[in-house]
Amino acid sequence: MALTRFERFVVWVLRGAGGMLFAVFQLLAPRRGSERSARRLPPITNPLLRVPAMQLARMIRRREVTSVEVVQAYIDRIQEINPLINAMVKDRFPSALQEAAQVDKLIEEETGGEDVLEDRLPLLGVPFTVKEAFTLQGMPNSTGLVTRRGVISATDAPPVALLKRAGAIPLGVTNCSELCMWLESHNHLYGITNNPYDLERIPGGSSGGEGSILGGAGSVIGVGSDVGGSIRIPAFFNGVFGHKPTSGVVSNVGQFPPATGQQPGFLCTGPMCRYAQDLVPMLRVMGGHQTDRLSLLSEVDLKSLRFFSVAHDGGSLLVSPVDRQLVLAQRRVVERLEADLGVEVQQLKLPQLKYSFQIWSAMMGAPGKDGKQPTSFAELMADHGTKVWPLWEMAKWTVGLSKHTMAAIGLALVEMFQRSHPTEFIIQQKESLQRDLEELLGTDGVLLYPSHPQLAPKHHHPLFTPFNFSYTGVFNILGLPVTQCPLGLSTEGLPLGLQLVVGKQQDRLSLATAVYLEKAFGGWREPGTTTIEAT
Ligand SMILES: CCCCCCCC/C=C\CCCCCCCC(N)=O
Repeated sequence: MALTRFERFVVWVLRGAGGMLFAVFQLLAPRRGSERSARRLPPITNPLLRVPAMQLARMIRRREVTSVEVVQAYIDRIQEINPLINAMVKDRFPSALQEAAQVDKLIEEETGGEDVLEDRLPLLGVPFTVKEAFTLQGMPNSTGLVTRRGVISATDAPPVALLKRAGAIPLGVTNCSELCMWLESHNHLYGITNNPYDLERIPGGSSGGEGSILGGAGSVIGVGSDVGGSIRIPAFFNGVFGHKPTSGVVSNVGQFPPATGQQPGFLCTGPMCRYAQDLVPMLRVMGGHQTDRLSLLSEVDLKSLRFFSVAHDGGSLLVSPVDRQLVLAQRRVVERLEADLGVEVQQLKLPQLKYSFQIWSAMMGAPGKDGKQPTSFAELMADHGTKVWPLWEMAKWTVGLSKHTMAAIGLALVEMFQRSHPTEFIIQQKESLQRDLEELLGTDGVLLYPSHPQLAPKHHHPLFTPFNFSYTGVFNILGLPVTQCPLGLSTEGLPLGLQLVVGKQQDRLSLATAVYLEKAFGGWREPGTTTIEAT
């Protein structure tokens, strides 16, 4: 979509201002160690780390490997890579090993056979990781807020409890952005998390610790949450799979901060993993009976689906243009689908997507059905203590005295100028987009859409491109399920990927497409050692 001369001028001014701000930020921001850029993740030496979770569970049940061996393999890998990526912020390794030994004993004593175990405990003996924003008994639950230092969970969030009940063993909790509201997983409690494909780059957020530990092969399955892209952005930047389910299928209880206003309808808890085949079993476990309405076990015939491809958001002035390598990756998917499945992928433009950020922001700030406004970001930052004054916090930040990140302070500042009710125009755009997409996708449509306009950016860069997350955020507001799918690596060795968007309750379609694309494009690649796809 061509921009008018005025729009081009605005883009030019915004980019210039962003560049200048970035230069000032670089001058003021605390220096980081330079050794990080020279270091890479060590190669994977234990083949157990390359086995999907469900296959590990089968091997454990059949006594081809013990749970202790699997858990120990992951502990060794985390100990090797975590000093480089800072993804796991608190571990429970001794307890995990004890639980693994109990699993091995249980299997030894089980007389009912493998099927009984598979039915009752489908993930028996398999390790997993959890975003720190969720409660996991005995682990911290600060969501990166300094004032929540020392908050230890007494119980498990329901999806975590369900994974444990299915026999999975938690290894620990992983980093996230302050209050789960930024693309960079950074806070003043645990520091900054790095991308395993390039330690100078971000792993995304807010479930960035999960993305990073999975991408680095320090975990095989994990728990994330997403109100604007927090499962999909880290899954994309770290080359793994992530699924934002149909709203309400997986419980959001037991995470901090709780969603308020209309946000409970936009927030989704979901699985993140390295192998596409683990998505459905994880979702079934995490959603329990709620997943019955998704018919996740019904066969999907990809040849009978209708595929659509939208290349970009139509040219929002606030958002970066889509990287050429991502455009090419999406094109390769279209070609492959057409060649392999004999389908015709329809190229589309959805003009309302240009307002994705405005739609997300207006709806996130809208009052709930009870008329109550959502809790403000500044209130969440204050955490029932002294009121947070964003300008004062910013002044403190420049001299290193703020407990908050620049991103959180910036969000509190922007919030001061936000309207409390969406404008009529934005409501119209949202409703017309919702109508168009629901009609288009029906019960057999899959939409291909970029996950983000850029490849994993360098640390702190999102401060100057804060609206880019709207490529994911808009689907939270529409309540549509989306699977994030990796598509090989860029010329710089960074993950490429794509969002697969489907109609409400049609999760099985995007999940089945992800399994197919994993076969076609190779899925997750080991950081540092894989062949590069893009040209
Ligand atoms: C210092 C610059 C701050 C400028 C703020 C501009 C406004 C941008 C608004 C929101 C950014 C939110 C990013 C959300 C990322 C994912 C959230 C999630 N939990 O799913």
